[in-house]
Amino acid sequence: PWFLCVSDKGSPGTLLAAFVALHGAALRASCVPARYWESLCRKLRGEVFDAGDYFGIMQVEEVDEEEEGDEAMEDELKKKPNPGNEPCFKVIVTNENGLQASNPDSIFLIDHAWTYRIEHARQHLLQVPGLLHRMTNLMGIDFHGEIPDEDSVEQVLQEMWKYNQTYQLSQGTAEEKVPVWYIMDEFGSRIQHSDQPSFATAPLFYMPQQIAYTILWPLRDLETGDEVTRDYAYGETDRLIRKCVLLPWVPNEVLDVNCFTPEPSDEHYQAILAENKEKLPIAINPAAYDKDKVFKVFTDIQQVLNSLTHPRFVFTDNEAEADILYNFSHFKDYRKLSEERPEVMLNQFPCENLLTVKDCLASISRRAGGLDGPRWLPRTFNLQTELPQFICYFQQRERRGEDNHWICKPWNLARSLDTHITNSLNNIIRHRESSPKVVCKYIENPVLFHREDVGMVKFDIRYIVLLRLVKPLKLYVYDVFWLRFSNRAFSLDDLDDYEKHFTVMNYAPGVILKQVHCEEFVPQFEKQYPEHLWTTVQANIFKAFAELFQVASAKPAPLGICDYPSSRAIYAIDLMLKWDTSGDGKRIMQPQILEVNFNPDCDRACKYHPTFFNDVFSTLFLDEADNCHVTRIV
Ligand SMILES: Nc1ncnc2c1ncn2[C@@H]1O[C@H](COP(=O)(O)OP(=O)(O)OP(=O)(O)O)[C@@H](O)[C@H]1O
Repeated sequence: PWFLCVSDKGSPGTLLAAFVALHGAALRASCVPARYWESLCRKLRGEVFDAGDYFGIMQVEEVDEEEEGDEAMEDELKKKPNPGNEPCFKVIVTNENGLQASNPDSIFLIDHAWTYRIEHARQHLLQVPGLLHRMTNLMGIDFHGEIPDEDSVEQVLQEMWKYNQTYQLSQGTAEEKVPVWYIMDEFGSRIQHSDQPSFATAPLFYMPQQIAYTILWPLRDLETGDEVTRDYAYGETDRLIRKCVLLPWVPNEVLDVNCFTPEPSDEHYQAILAENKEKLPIAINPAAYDKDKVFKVFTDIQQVLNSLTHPRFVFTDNEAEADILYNFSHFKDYRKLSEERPEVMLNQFPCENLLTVKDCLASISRRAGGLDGPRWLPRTFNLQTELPQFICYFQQRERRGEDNHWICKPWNLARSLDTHITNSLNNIIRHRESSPKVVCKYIENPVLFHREDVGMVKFDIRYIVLLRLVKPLKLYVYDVFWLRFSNRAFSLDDLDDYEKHFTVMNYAPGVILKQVHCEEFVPQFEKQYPEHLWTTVQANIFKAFAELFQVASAKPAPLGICDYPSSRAIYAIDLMLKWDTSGDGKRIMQPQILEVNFNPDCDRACKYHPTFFNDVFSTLFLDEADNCHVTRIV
């Protein structure tokens, strides 16, 4: 284990070899030149912070006279963070011998002043002794009192997006993989941006001590007085993207782009298919079965094993003899299956990730038309590929005085992990540096539900849809739906208050989960909103589902869900209702699809409706939908 290898008793060669074995991959990925590794290893082991021997922090209050006539220099200063008359710091080389890039010791450790996950930021500032004071100083915010005050906390929470850096652990639980944010110490935080930086930085997680540092090394030789700068856009080469990424520090730019987001190219979908390592099936004919055939089901889903009692299905442990594979994980090699066992049926479709992954859902939904996308989907941008369009849209809304609350969601984490609501453009732009995310318009005017214990709260609705066939489309909805409620009355503030803005309560331990069955919900809802019959609202919801599946199957795989005749699936669709105005000026409840889940947890379904899986299997695998509590919508 590493703690033996790095014991101080080892020879320098052994120590370096152990260090490289642990950190070589990270160093290579960050392009840290190998000539510095030995010195880095030594400085990390001995916690040597010797930057003070080479650098100093300088306060720049105003433009020097000498520089005033020099246009290039003025331009350069305007581009600096903290523009205007605010004091601006810069870091310069103070060592009288300058600094040589070829010197193997020219690598430095920067400490981190504050490390946190976003959801704990406010709490840290309020509770960690001295933290708020240090942060206000570092960010140049006035802070007089001894006791943390809400105003200063709020200012730090805004301003910190100019200072935040991020890394992510590559191993561990989903919770542990949620990005970590940190702020470098005063020295690191005052290194300014330059498009031609003199230094590079990279975070490094030093495993023996389980501590993250930022390491700093020169990109060229520097003389005494030269400025230490780094590229805040991390080497991004596209001019437009650089402009976007640098906006938190160069705020007065208005982007000259169109905010229309067309559907991505065919190649984009091809690339997703390749990345998923999914192999498409060959064309097959639908299998014909005896009308009394008893199907052998192979499944690893406990809820199916516990509740499927329909006489036409039996379980088998032997995958090779199964007629139906009903598995929790994603199936990849459809090609082989279609060639070797085309009659075997499955609980999933090739390319269904187009529905279940958030950025794909947004892309395919654009086929339904509309400049802002379909009415049933909150306007969504892929932060990786559509940042300029998003910024342009945000700035347009700002100019028009329209609401600008947004919710950033990772593509691939469930349970609302790493999901943040904000109205700060800087915050959203910087979020792009952590895990891949979409940004969706936050529903600022949701239809609320009156909870006697707390008042008017947000709620979301989950429907289970049953996809029997893609070509021609055959789609059912399960007649029972599920509701989830927030725990605190809704208002458009306290954006980091989970129990006010989220409706997913069953994940946090100790948090109350309000349950209302749909049969009780409908009369209560109609009593609260006498002008809105549930049947009308639900008809609109079903129309949205139908349109979604029509667009999802409108193009051949991998641009659409593949029409594999042996596939069937159930999906859970989560949605909210928002207030909107119809074409004839009437106030309507507009469904807003939030996400589509593959293999949803059907625990509640089975508990309250013991026939649930019998109904699902009968509808999907026997084509017998009568008395199965399902409604065909396409
Ligand atoms: N556009 C939005 N406007 C308002 N609230 C939203 C929006 N999107 C999501 N939410 C809230 O955040 C919650 C989680 O969102 P979403 O379902 O998209 O994420 P998730 O992490 O995949 O969650 P889960 O898989 O647990 O349903 C929703 O239940 C809803 O309360």
